[in-house]
Amino acid sequence: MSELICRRILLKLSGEALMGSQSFGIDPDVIRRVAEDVKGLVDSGIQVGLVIGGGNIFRGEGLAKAGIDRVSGDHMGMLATVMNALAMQNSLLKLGVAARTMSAISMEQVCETYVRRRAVEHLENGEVVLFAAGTGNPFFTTDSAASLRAIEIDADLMIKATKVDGIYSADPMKDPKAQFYPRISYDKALAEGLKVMDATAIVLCRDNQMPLRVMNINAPGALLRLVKGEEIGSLVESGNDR
Ligand SMILES: Nc1ncnc2c1ncn2[C@@H]1O[C@H](COP(=O)(O)OP(=O)(O)OP(=O)(O)O)[C@@H](O)[C@H]1O
Ligand SMILES: O=c1ccn([C@@H]2O[C@H](COP(=O)(O)O)[C@@H](O)[C@H]2O)c(=O)[nH]1
Repeated sequence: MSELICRRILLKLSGEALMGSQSFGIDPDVIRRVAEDVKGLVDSGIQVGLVIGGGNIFRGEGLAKAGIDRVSGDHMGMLATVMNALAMQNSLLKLGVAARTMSAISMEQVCETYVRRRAVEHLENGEVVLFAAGTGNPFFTTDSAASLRAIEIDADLMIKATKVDGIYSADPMKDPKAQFYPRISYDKALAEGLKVMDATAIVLCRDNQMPLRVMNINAPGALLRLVKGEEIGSLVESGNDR
């Protein structure tokens, strides 16, 4: 169980989970603990690309309900993901982990602009690359951005680390009787309309054979155990229903 099962991963972190017990923003203890987990991966030789959501700060949909036009709201949401990426970059640097934010929206005084070939070079040099500003386009989510970047960088695995233990038949936060799926196919996840991840993100993974694991962000050390072969969370793959 100590052999690494992957060489390069794309890790999607829920922005909302970074709030911890707060109602907005970033809990410094949570971001430090997650950064320590990422360090564990890097120290064991895994190349790590990171996408962080923005739900702890702004989401375009919520802003639209408050009267802001949707495209401006989505721009605000994407800028929120840049803030989260910069905070995580800072936490990683403090732990001595080389980390670099690359944004899909150019802001050269703040961070590098995303260029795929450069991102891959940074990963090969052992740097954690934080892919910020989602896809750079409104009407998408950071789940879709994570699928896209996972495919672009040729990751062996995409991991969505969120507030629940994996994929269930219904939202486990709302339905205590929801049944846990240790393995599920992309098609079943889509057919059942499971809201753990948006459909665009799942379709991108399915059409490009990108295996996807959904797991709890609040389980210290679990990421390292996962890349060493332990079955943690739910695995989404073709024809993979159990
Ligand atoms: N069938 C399901 N199985 C598991 N979780 C589900 C399901 N349906 C809905 N959820 C909910 O989806 C949430 C995961 O989405 P999460 O908040 O990580 O996504 P996100 O919108 O990408 O987050 P953020 O915008 O904060 O990055 C879980 O916390 C869970 O409550
Ligand atoms: O490609 C993208 C990614 C994100 N957005 C906007 O940002 C927020 C925050 O992202 P989450 O995935 O919800 O955490 C999202 O609600 C969108 O408003 C985007 O427009 N394009």
